[in-house]
Amino acid sequence: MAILEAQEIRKEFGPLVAVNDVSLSVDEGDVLGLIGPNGAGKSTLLRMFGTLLRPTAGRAQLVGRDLTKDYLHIRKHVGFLPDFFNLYSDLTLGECLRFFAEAYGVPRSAIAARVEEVLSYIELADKRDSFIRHLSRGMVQRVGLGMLLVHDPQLFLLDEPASGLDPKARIQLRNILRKLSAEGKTVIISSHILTELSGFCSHVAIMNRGRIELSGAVDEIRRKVTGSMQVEVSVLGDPEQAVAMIRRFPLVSVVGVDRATISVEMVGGPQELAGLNAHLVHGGIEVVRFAERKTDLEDLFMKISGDAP
Ligand SMILES: Nc1ncnc2c1ncn2[C@@H]1O[C@H](COP(=O)(O)OP(=O)(O)OP(=O)(O)O)[C@@H](O)[C@H]1O
Repeated sequence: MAILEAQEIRKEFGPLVAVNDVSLSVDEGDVLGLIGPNGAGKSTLLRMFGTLLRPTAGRAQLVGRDLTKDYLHIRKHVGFLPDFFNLYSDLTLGECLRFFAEAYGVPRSAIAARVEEVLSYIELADKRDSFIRHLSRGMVQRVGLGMLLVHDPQLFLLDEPASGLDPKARIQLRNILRKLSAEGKTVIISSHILTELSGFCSHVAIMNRGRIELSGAVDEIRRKVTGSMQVEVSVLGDPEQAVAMIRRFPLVSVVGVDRATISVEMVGGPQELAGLNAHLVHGGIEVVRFAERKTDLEDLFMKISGDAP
């Protein structure tokens, strides 16, 4: 079910069109990576969804409500983390999260437990009594996520949360984002660095000069761009016979064999995939694993930019 549905949403700043009639649909449980260079319009789009900017034109529904009419409801149920934010530096981390829990109307009796839960979720339980001003930038970004988590929003909007972080802090943040994704939370996360999003986005939207140029499920986009699927087949024993059989199957090429795992590239869709599997099994091959290889976002992006004029 769509949790966000935008139709031709647009934002002009004087003569500049920052977001140019963007239509986008995000289903519950999707993790959408919004990728694009600086100035593409990612922040402007997220700020509109976060109800901080009013669209010049177009319509959007978030969590089932109209973006401009029901913005108070949307603010309650959508967690927006802007690219820059300030926290009260002379509060402790525990006090800071309590403050946000109160502001979001978490029932008083539930606040203490909720704050503890969030502290351990963002892996900062040992910093509970540290002042915000003593936390590193990486920790502050995790506190940013924490202030959204205290009210358990239905949709997370994260604007370049990893920007300016050192490698270790990026990995720590990434672990938390992976947790969100694994728990089936709905997230839109922007970045101009692809590797930041690799591995946990189910969907991707590529934005450039105010427009979404390409969007969809990561694997679908790969198929669209390359016209093929990559499959890994593991068999019991010597793979030679299986390799020979795969080679005889139409529209398939074997791209590599590593011990008992055969990497295959094939043109087509799920139907052809099922056909190849049946072909092997009926041919007496003991198939241990047969899976479409998950697309690496970076390979995909290279392919897209490589094919660009
Ligand atoms: N309040 C504003 N007034 C005027 N122009 C603006 C305003 N906010 C953004 N812009 C312009 O809109 C365009 C899109 O900016 P936006 O910040 O949305 O891009 P972005 O993809 O988020 O880039 P970045 O990664 O640099 O944040 C840019 O040309 C920017 O200068």
